[in-house]
Amino acid sequence: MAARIVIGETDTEVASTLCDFVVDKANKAIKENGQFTVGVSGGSLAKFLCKGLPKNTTDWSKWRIFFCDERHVPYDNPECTYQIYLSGLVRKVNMAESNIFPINPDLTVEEAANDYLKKIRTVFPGDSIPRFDMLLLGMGPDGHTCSLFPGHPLLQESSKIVVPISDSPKPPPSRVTMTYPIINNCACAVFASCGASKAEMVQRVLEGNEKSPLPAARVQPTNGELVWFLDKAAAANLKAH
Ligand SMILES: O=C1O[C@H](COP(=O)(O)O)[C@@H](O)[C@H](O)[C@H]1O
Repeated sequence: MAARIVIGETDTEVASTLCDFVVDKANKAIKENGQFTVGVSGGSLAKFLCKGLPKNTTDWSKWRIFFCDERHVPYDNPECTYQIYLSGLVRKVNMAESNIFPINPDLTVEEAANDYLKKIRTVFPGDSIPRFDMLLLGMGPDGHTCSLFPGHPLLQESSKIVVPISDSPKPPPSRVTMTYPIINNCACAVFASCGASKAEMVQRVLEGNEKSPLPAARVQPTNGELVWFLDKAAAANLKAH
């Protein structure tokens, strides 16, 4: 399915439109299934969500928040994405901390990935590939998403759904990340990218037809929606807009 592209004037407008969209989907999922299963990312996306989500109305007790990727660092390290959501969202909206699922940085990165799969299985029991209601993704200026980097062998991972990476080209080097089998099984994949530094990659990902697609271009839910939220600067090179 082709991506739906939503362009805002500024990053503030993008954050607000994105968060309204997320909460609308969350409230629908809660009404239909009693819970909202969502994977979140770090970087600029975490800032958008922590800014906009607490202003919205939803039943936070029904949210189950996982990480599309996480840095393998202690919780008090400024690189830890979990900490950003804990202080910027979970504690602000008085959500039970048991409803957000961090990786365990006290384990080795390999053990942490296996342990994370077990945590996902507490909400998605059985052996089939979990189908998240929504995965909220960012894209780095090199076209990476989650901790899946251009040219990295993990782009080819087809059986494991959560894996360790110890040679991330973007620091910190050790991380745990979801892979395409689980990413592309979600009901709705959402990207948010803002700023001129993303414009070239946004154009390549959304309009390029590359032999070896960039990591963000490989996010193509097989039976779900794909939505990109951009500001004008990030959308500047798009030919069709
Ligand atoms: O390292 C990471 O980077 C990407 C992109 O971050 P951004 O700040 O350029 O938007 C992020 O989506 C990912 O979760 C994070 O680990």
